[in-house]
Amino acid sequence: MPDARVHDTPDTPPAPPCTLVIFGAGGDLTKRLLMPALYNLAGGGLLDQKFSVLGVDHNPLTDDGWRDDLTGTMESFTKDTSAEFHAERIDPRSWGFIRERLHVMQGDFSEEATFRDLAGRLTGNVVFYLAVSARFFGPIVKGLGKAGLLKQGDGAFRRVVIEKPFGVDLASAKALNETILAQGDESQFYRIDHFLGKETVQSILALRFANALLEPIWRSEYVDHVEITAAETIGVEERGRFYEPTGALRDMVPNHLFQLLTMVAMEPPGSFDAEAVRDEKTRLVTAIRPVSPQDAVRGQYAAGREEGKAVPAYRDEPDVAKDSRTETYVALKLAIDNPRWSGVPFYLRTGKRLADRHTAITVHFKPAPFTLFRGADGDEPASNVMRLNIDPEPGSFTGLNVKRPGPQMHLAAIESGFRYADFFDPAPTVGYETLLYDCMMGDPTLFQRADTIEASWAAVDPLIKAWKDAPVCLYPAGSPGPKEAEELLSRDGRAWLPLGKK
Ligand SMILES: NC(=O)C1=CN([C@@H]2O[C@H](COP(=O)(O)OP(=O)(O)OC[C@H]3O[C@@H](n4cnc5c(N)ncnc54)[C@H](OP(=O)(O)O)[C@@H]3O)[C@@H](O)[C@H]2O)C=CC1
Ligand SMILES: O=C1O[C@H](COP(=O)(O)O)[C@@H](O)[C@H](O)[C@H]1O
Repeated sequence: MPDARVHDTPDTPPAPPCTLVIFGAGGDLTKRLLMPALYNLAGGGLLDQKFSVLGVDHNPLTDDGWRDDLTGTMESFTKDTSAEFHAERIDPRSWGFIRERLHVMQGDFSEEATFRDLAGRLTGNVVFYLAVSARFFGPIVKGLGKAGLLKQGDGAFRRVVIEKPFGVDLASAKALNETILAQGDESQFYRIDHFLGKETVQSILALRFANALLEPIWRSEYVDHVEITAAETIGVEERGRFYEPTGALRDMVPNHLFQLLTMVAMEPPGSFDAEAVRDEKTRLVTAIRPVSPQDAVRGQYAAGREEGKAVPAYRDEPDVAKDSRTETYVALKLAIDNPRWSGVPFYLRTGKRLADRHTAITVHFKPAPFTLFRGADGDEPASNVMRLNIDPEPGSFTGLNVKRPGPQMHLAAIESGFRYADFFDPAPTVGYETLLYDCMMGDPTLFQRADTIEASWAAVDPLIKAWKDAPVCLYPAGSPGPKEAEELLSRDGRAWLPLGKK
């Protein structure tokens, strides 16, 4: 089934002809996310007949071998309902379109010969996708620059998609920006954040700015506080080697959670022009007051139970130190120093092995005046709460007060809402479709600019420094997180919405 965006806009033009060079052809991201995304784009008629893929990897792959491997992986998605991409069947026409355009070359990212070989093979429009470990981002961009592969001319574009994590702190992010911008122009670099590929995240701007109902009340006069949660039930799985030096703060906050924050809190841009949107995002992130350790909680999962089954502690996961102090959970209270949000706390939390998988933004409004309803027991109007659900069941729900049926004026709290699935075809997309398409089209709106990335790291840098040798608060796997995170809100007279509330 085509991408929902494609389905709803049959006049969307195909991307211009281009070669997609994937560094990391044999890797996990390529198999699990990039290939399904290309398949969906092909199904939606969004790729040009002259589109092709050139994979690069140090493993000895052949065109036929790579095509067969990837065909096997695509077929496996029909059986695996827990995969990011799941389809009842793989459409032979859409997959055939991609399969016959797959080519691969063996090459080491740290050798000049790889880039010379590439230069001999490439002409015209090229998107280089760095589906590789972050330690290769700088060296690959340098290799491309040195081999002249980033020179644009005769109307042809050369663009580079850079995966996350983009740096590990402010200093390293600045250094990486300096390295890559020495080889090309900012407009050639597409720093990806897959949360921005989620339809529901993009829709936040439509919800806020296309509804006259919401925009006037989306500010400190009416909003009491905002909660952003990205809770996962999975543990660190096989990623211990990456996760140990990274932790939940670096893995999720300055990138994914801040992108959600910008969508919900930025000022209206003058237009949907990429730079207008990105200017407002940077302005918002710059207004985040650097987080102090008193306003943050770091946790790590201990052994626990999930769906009745025992699950190991983080410290017993593969490639994790027995005395690890890496956080698998983080909760923060943020202040945004601008006129719209002055005095409105933003509470963010994310963690692994929590009670529920649930990504949502919840806007808690200030209570309505009580006067009218005074005198009737239990009839204090509940504060209105608007919940924007992103995963797993996209939609939005608003808590309202109505009159309970009966002879007297008694209040009842109800919820009014909409589920995406009730209005739109549930398209099995992986989020990378829009991002790949936009990159080929030259639209960087959903990608992160150098200044936004640096401002995001600047906001969390004090915490990164303070947490260098700090202890973690343990929480049982399968629980809502450490009790200290509850206290972060209870000391303000507030509470997180319970995990699992849909
Ligand atoms: N996997 C995922 O779900 C997600 C990944 N990402 C990001 O995407 C990027 C790629 O991740 P992932 O696919 O998991 O990584 P992998 O390690 O699975 O893939 C990298 C590929 O590059 C190969 N490789 C390693 N070193 C070299 C070298 N010197 N020269 C040539 N080839 C080499 C690896 O081969 P070998 O294994 O033999 O070393 C492997 O085939 C990372 O930045 C990650 O953070 C982002 C979101 C999700
Ligand atoms: O980038 C990452 O994101 C995932 C969560 O993404 P989602 O789309 O599945 O919600 C997270 O599990 C992973 O640790 C992180 O690297």
